[in-house]
Amino acid sequence: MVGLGVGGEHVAGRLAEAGLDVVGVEAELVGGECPYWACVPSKMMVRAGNLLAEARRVPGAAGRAEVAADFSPVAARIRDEATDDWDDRAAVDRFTGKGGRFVRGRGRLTGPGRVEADGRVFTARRGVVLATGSRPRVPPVPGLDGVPYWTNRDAVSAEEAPESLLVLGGGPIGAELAQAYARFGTDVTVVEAADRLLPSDEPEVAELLAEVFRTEGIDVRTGARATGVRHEAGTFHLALDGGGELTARHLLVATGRGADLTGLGVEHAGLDPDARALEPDGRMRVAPGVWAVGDVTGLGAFTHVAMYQGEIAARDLLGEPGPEADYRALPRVTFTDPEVGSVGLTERAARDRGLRVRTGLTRLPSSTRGWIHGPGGDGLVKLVVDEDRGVLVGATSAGPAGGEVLYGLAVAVHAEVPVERLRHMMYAYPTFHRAVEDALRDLG
Ligand SMILES: Cc1cc2nc3c(=O)[nH]c(=O)nc-3n(C[C@H](O)[C@H](O)[C@H](O)COP(=O)(O)OP(=O)(O)OC[C@H]3O[C@@H](n4cnc5c(N)ncnc54)[C@H](O)[C@@H]3O)c2cc1C
Ligand SMILES: NC(=O)c1ccc[n+]([C@@H]2O[C@H](COP(=O)([O-])OP(=O)(O)OC[C@H]3O[C@@H](n4cnc5c(N)ncnc54)[C@H](O)[C@@H]3O)[C@@H](O)[C@H]2O)c1
Repeated sequence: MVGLGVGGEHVAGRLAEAGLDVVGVEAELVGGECPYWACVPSKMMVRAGNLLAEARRVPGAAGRAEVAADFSPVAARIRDEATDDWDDRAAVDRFTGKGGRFVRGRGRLTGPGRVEADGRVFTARRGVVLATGSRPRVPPVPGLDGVPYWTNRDAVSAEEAPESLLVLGGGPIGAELAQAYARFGTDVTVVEAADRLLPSDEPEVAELLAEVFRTEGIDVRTGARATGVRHEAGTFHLALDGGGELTARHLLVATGRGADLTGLGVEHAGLDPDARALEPDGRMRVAPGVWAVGDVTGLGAFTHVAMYQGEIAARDLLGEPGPEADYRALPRVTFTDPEVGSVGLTERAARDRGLRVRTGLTRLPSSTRGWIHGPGGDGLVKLVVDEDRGVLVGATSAGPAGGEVLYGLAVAVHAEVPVERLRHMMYAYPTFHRAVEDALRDLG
């Protein structure tokens, strides 16, 4: 097992519990990016930011509230509760407690079934699993490599909210962290090269989010290209295409992540070390005797994908039956406020695949629950139907509980529930998910 992030930890633990002799090699912390520098700490920041935003909605709705934001309890919670001060002892013990052998070091393939780590060579009888994750992709903006910019790691381990922050990239990382910090009083500007925020999501969502961001005082620059960066006297200066310059005390680079195969020795398994990712088959095999799971596969950089793939690889290694990987109903949630949940194909992606598409859309404020909710109740439900098959192939639910509303829609896409059946079921009144019925009606 090379890499014990969420994906690798899952496979290694499962195999060790099943009685296999498992050697787990981890270069940094067992658990990987998600618990220490990504999902968990960022969601703690988001939760705290949401509390502030809700408190600020009290006037006019429920009385008076005086809100004085303080980032220190968030930093303390991340340090003490989430990451144990970035110490993985508990995770290492969990793995060795299952019978695994733990090696701290950087592993590399040196031959068929052979991995070198920490000056030792290990030979696998059953196979090698590669789960080495991803790294931030830093764009070639002149000057960027010489300045002390932040990545997600710095952004989630800061002790205080910065005075001002430039966020390069308006994808999930940029959007979540921009809003969380803005709610703590940071003066935030988001610089996104595409023509909208969250460009992989439906355009209606991007519009909604940009509007909310602007209302909250976040400066959103879309279609903006950085042409140069300098850092002088503690201030970043970001020059933009077409003139203009943005300044801030900190700069967060959130322009995507990608696998890094250099130094992993994949050529010893007949794989291309310059490839963007390791491409697995439906059982997560990438070469004879080699499996890959998680971000390194480039099939959706999410913790739930890494664990889903990890379970399939573990089953395959143990010779257990089960279905092959299926990404049709891959759910994605961006934890902004409104929270953006999506599953399957966007309208654009469905059309690009040549499907005969029909869409339905409804906005939450026009639903009973959205109207009752009042401030903070912005959101929408959008459905993407394959007309020929009469099933949902994609859906988006944005709103106060967008990620939770998504669940029913994900079941519909996964199980290919006929739209006709969805039209004739009951939706509890007055829930946010009842807006799905309005979106179905909008399909015509
Ligand atoms: C800011 C942020 C927020 C995120 N939020 C979410 C979220 O809310 N929900 C969600 O589903 N996903 C989220 N993600 C994505 C999620 O963190 C990743 O998809 C997930 O961590 C991938 O797991 P992995 O096991 O593939 O890789 P990783 O977690 O990156 O683990 C890979 C491990 O391999 C180790 N390694 C690498 N090379 C070697 C080597 N040669 N030898 C030994 N060890 C090696 C690394 O040290 C690392 O520990 C977020 C990501 C970021 C950056
Ligand atoms: N809630 C979640 O599940 C969650 C949260 C954060 C991250 N993640 C995962 O982590 C991965 C990485 O996140 P991300 O937001 O960095 O990646 P991303 O690729 O989704 O978004 C990066 C954004 O940066 C923009 N960009 C690229 N180069 C640029 C440049 N030079 N100037 C300005 N903008 C530029 C892109 O157009 C894009 O919108 C995601 O794919 C996601 O799977 C998931």
